[in-house]
Amino acid sequence: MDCAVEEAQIRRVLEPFGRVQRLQFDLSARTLALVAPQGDWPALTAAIAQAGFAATALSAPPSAADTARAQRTELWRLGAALGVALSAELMHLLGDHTALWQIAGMVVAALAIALSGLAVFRKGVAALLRGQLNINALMSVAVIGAFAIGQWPEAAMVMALYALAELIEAHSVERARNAIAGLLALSPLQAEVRQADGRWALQEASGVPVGATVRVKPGERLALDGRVTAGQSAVDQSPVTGESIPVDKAAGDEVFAGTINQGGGLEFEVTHAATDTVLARIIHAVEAAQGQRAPMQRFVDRFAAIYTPAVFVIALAVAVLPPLLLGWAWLDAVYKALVLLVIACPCALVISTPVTIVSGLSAAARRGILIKGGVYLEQARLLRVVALDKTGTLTEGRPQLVAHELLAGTGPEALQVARSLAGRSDHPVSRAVAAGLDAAELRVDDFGAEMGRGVRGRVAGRAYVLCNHRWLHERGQCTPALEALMQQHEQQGRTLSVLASEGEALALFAVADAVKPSSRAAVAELQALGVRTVMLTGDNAATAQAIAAQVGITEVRAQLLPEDKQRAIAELGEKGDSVAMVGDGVNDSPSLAAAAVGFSMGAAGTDIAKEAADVLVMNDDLRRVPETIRLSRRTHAVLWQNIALALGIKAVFLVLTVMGSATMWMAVFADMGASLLVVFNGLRLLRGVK
Ligand SMILES: Nc1ncnc2c1ncn2[C@@H]1O[C@H](COP(=O)(O)OP(=O)(O)OP(=O)(O)O)[C@@H](O)[C@H]1O
Ligand SMILES: [Cu+]
Repeated sequence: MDCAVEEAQIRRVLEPFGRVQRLQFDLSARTLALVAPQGDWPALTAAIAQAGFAATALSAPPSAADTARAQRTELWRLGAALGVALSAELMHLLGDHTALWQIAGMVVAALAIALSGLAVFRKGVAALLRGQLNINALMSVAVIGAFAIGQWPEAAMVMALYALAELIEAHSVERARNAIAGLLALSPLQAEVRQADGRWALQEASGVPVGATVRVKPGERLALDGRVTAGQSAVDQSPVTGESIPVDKAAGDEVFAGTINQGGGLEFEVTHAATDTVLARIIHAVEAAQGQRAPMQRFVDRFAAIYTPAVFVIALAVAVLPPLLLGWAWLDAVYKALVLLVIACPCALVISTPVTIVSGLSAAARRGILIKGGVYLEQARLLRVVALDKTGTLTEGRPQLVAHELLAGTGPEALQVARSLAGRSDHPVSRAVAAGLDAAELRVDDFGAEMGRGVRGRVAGRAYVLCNHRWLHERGQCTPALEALMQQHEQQGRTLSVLASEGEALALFAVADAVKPSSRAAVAELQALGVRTVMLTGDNAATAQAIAAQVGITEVRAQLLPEDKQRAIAELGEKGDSVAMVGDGVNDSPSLAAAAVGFSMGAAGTDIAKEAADVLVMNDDLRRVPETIRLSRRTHAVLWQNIALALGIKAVFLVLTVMGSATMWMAVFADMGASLLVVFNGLRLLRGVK
């Protein structure tokens, strides 16, 4: 199947089968995925065949080599058809007008048509028989008509050129798709695996179990995902994250299949099977996104569905009315009508959108931006507000204890209490406190965490809390002296925790989380794009303000609980602005889902399929967000350029035909030219975004 009109056709023949559950068309891959009971399969294939299509079951997609071979044969066949059609044309130009010569020319032309056009006829006739009009029907009628009125060389040329254009188009769309699938080919098929006896042996990557130890030499690509167990090296992660600067890896760090080990040797423990690596999941996600139809695409399909029959009616009118009313010669009028039919072919229009969207999605994925559907690629350009989470989004997300102070009268055993309480929590602030204190751990009873506030527990019979500033006030334990002390730290962007007993505050802990170097640039880029930036954080207002000032954000909403963040997203969008949320994806799911476009940062290490976000940024670089918006704007521009191109070229030829100077030759060239132009214009997106 080549276009959306044919998709509708297949949909129609499959609809009567009540037990078909899901129909998912992917025109660029020419595949249809459907869920149906196995018993129905033969009937389903028969129905598809009846519509004029040959269905091949794809339990596994055809190998790239097979496709390439099939395409080469196809190219040869069409090249031959074009050659034969040209000789028909030559015979017509050079030959005399004896009957024998005429018949010879006719036979040669028919041969060219048979070589290039059988599939077109088969599909065209099947469509006509069901009373539908599609591109193939138009071409069939035009070619048969031209033949009938004695224009056989032209009929042959039209068919050969049309088939050739189709092939080039299919090839180009494939190129856009393969821009991503090609990445998978990057991860080597074999890996060096440690055997039970300690030797190393090369093994098929697909057979290496999770938990095995694999080694990579300097300069080699990794075949699997894993966690480093020995060695130290810089790894070029650009195939996965789009980040071209190599990342240092040491024991405990995650490494990904498809990335390139640049420094020393590394040993790592396999964490995912070959089919489940981050790279494999990226490719699947992009393919699934490509299969979804963006709103613009649906619009174009609806348009084509009206446009084609309309032109058919106009062609009919041109064939019949002028001879009757204006006294044109019948043959002339019919010829013009046939030229109109060729012009009417909406191929360029229909192909323009998917090829653009697919290129846009692929271009994004190559730069480490995984967009989960064409919809989000279309919507990102409309964003007016971007809400950013603080921890892990604007900052590194690795807070460290930078200072601690015992308040007057407190003994050092308070540090043990703090360490013990903090040690029980997974919250980054608690973790930083626990890791930063060198004190013995005591037994904690009745431990509990208080959302957005801190933790509580009982040590040696006494109740303590490790609380933030907000909770300290709620407990009524903040004194002017303590307030002044805390402000000093908060103004430097530090997050404070206070250890307090029932009676009083005992000790102060200051945790700092470095701002990512790229955050400031990203915020500036967003503002340059005319997008408002707002920080949403659960942290204290003074701390949040200090961090915001460092990155250039002026609007801060602090002390938000997760549901407050979700509400903040709704509020920001109240005036009709389109709002994006950028988070680290772990505890931001509600607000990511509430936003028009949810961006999740640092997704390379997470489960891509389960992410609530619409756009996954594989590395930690916030500049990918403005980049996505720019890509979206470019995609949108190209979409409209393509629609204007496709319709404009047709309009020009429509006028030329009616004025009498267009030939069928020119019409098919215009159609082919328009199709190829929009395809190449769409593919431009692959060449990257600034
Ligand atoms: N388990 C905990 N241990 C220590 N402090 C905590 C804990 N839970 C919450 N806090 C305190 O409450 C504040 C808000 O926490 P919350 O988890 O809502 O936000 P966050 O995720 O740290 O910040 P952001 O919203 O910027 O990502 C933290 O800055 C911290 O001071
Ligand atoms: Cu205070």
